[in-house]
Amino acid sequence: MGEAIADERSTTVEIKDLSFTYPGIDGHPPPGSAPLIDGFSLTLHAGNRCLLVGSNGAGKTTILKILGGKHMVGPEMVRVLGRSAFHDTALTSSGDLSYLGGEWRRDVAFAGFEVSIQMDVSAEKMIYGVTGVDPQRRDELIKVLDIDLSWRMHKSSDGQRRRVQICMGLLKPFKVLLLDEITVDLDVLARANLLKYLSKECEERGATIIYATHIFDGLENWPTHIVYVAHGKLQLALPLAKVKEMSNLSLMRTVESWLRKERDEDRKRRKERKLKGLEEFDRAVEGTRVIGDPAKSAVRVVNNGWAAGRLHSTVAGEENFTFSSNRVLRQ
Ligand SMILES: Nc1ncnc2c1ncn2[C@@H]1O[C@H](COP(=O)(O)OP(=O)(O)OP(=O)(O)O)[C@@H](O)[C@H]1O
Repeated sequence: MGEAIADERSTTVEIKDLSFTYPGIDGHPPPGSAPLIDGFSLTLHAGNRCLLVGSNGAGKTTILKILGGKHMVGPEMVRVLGRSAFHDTALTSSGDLSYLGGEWRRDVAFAGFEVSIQMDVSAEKMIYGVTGVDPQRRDELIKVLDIDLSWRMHKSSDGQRRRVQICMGLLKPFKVLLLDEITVDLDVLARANLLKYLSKECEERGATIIYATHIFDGLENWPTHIVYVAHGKLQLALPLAKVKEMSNLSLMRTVESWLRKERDEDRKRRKERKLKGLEEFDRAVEGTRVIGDPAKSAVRVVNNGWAAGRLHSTVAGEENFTFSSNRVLRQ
């Protein structure tokens, strides 16, 4: 089911009937696998602040990574600022599209370089190392995130390191910003200031932000739109005002009620399958749902799942245990 979030302003993000499957060891989706992201359509416009919600493993990170150009999909399926994020690397290197997600927990990736966030270097060196930046914007971000430029990265707290990372990720005036739960370590004040700054970026510059999170603190009136994903499928894409009309509960309680309903339905479905003598859970191969018996199935879904740079699949060893990003402790 497709959803267009109506807005007269220019389209910045367009997802059309997106299907995606992570590749197996051989680079192809495992036989019999069903797409992890399926029939997903969404349109966002300049100025939209979109909260991406869903239970663990719903596919939020995968969607953000696809939008961030980290997985290859057909260029017609995903357009960011009218361009294909995977094929048009200038989108990210120019700073027009900024993705702050998983890798940012260990490194700061900037214009092709990956800098460890824990090395013996000052916050000042990290931040001023990013060239081509408007000094006024840099000063404002340092202030908003309350960064002490003398912090040494290897001796800083997690929250201090995170502030420096976020600052670096926001230095270029992005047009589209993808945030995958990056505020976990921030204290209440830093989080509030950051959210306020991000709202301003959307209102004053017409930036578009998609923010995947489970932490609703300070978010009650922050988003303009809510997008709810379950099992890789779009369930709802609504302006916040519509969500508020639908429910008297707080945003967190509303989302909680959606997830509870989803879980209850999943449990019911599993019970019914069990009663019919079927396997309770869909079989999973490397995180991809497999319908039926892979050994017997000759069916392969279309592979859109080439990872950028390296194959994100299971080969061997601990490194390759794949969980959704919040199921394990964040690194
Ligand atoms: N590299 C990968 N290879 C194969 N499967 C993967 C990979 N990364 C994630 N998955 C699977 O994709 C599904 C969706 O994961 P994803 O991280 O997108 O979920 P999420 O909604 O972000 O979850 P969370 O809220 O826990 O962060 C999960 O079932 C996961 O096991």
